[in-house]
Amino acid sequence: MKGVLLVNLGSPESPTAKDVKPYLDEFLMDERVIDVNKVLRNILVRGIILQTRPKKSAKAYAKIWWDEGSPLIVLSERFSEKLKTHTDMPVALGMRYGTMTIKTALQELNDKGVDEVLLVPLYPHYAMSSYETVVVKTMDVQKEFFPQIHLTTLPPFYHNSEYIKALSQSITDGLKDFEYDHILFSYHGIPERHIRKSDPTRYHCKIDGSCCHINSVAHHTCYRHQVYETTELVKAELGLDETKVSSSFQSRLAGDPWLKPYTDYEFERLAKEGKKRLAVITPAFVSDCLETLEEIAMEGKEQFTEAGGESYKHIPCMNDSDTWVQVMADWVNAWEETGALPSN
Ligand SMILES: C=CC1=C(C)c2cc3[nH]c(cc4nc(cc5[nH]c(cc1n2)c(C)c5CCC(=O)O)C(CCC(=O)O)=C4C)c(C)c3C=C
Ligand SMILES: [Fe+2]
Repeated sequence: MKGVLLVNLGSPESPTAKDVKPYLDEFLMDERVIDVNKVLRNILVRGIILQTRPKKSAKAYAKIWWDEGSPLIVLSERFSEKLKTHTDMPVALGMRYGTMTIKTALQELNDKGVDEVLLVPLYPHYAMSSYETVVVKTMDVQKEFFPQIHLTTLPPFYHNSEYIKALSQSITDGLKDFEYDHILFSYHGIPERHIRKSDPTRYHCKIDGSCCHINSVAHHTCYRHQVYETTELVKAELGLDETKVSSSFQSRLAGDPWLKPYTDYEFERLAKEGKKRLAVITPAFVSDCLETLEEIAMEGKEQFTEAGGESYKHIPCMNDSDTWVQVMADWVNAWEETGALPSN
């Protein structure tokens, strides 16, 4: 029997430093997130970052936490529950980090007699620190504990036309009551080094956009290419004015250079250029989370208005919108019926 495994990133158990610490430990000790050798990673993560970050992150989580729990978890659960009403197949939800494990979710499918699983990493774009780590972890768990299960993985859907339509619809809905001078597409950042590491040709990606229009196999695993493609496709779908749209990268950690332009610098630049009314969309995330609700909706608003901006709107992620659930249902049901996976 076929079944669906949805996997998102995961959250701490509660917005306290005590619970944030083990979550961050698991997250940042992932070799695809902090990609240095194990000894150095141990020193960096356990010796330096985890000494102060849990307290700071817990404060941020406390600002956005809901009565039902972490927004990312609650919204992913709502999406999963809705998807179940659109398909005959069993659907399970797991998280890459934290207590809602991929193993438990696979066990749930296994107990229902599922032996063919469609893995759906809940990320539109490929990055070794998001999509790839989910795929590798799920394959490891499957090989070790569920060798009888056959896994198929949904490819990144950053340029799929149904996804682009659903994302565009969410922007149109979000802008119903908001006049804007500019729309900023703010994507989660990654270190530039990760772009080079994920380039199978080892020479294609220049990280300056000069390579994105030259066809290459590197684009299959290039986060930068894929996010800019999403922006371009949404721009075309909605007929947005070229001069009123731009992309940027948020949530960087200190250290190596991360993808630019940085979102916080863009807030300042746009305000100083006289863009008084700013809408921000965060398409690297399908569910709202700490990075959208705190960093963008709260901090971003403060940064933009302090720099001279007048009105600001964070457009929510697609979350469990009927349109988005229907798109996912069409993909998983097509896979169930014919084995086909979504294309462009
Ligand atoms: C697009 C998806 C994501 C990529 C790519 C990604 C890369 C990445 N993230 C960190 C460090 C942190 N990210 C944190 C939170 C966080 N990150 C994503 C998604 C991607 N990260 C999400 C959805 C969230 C929110 C989770 C939630 O519970 O709501 C955090 C934790 C919070 C904090 O302390 O700031 C860290 C740390 C790195 C280093 C990285 C790539 C190398
Ligand atoms: Fe992150």
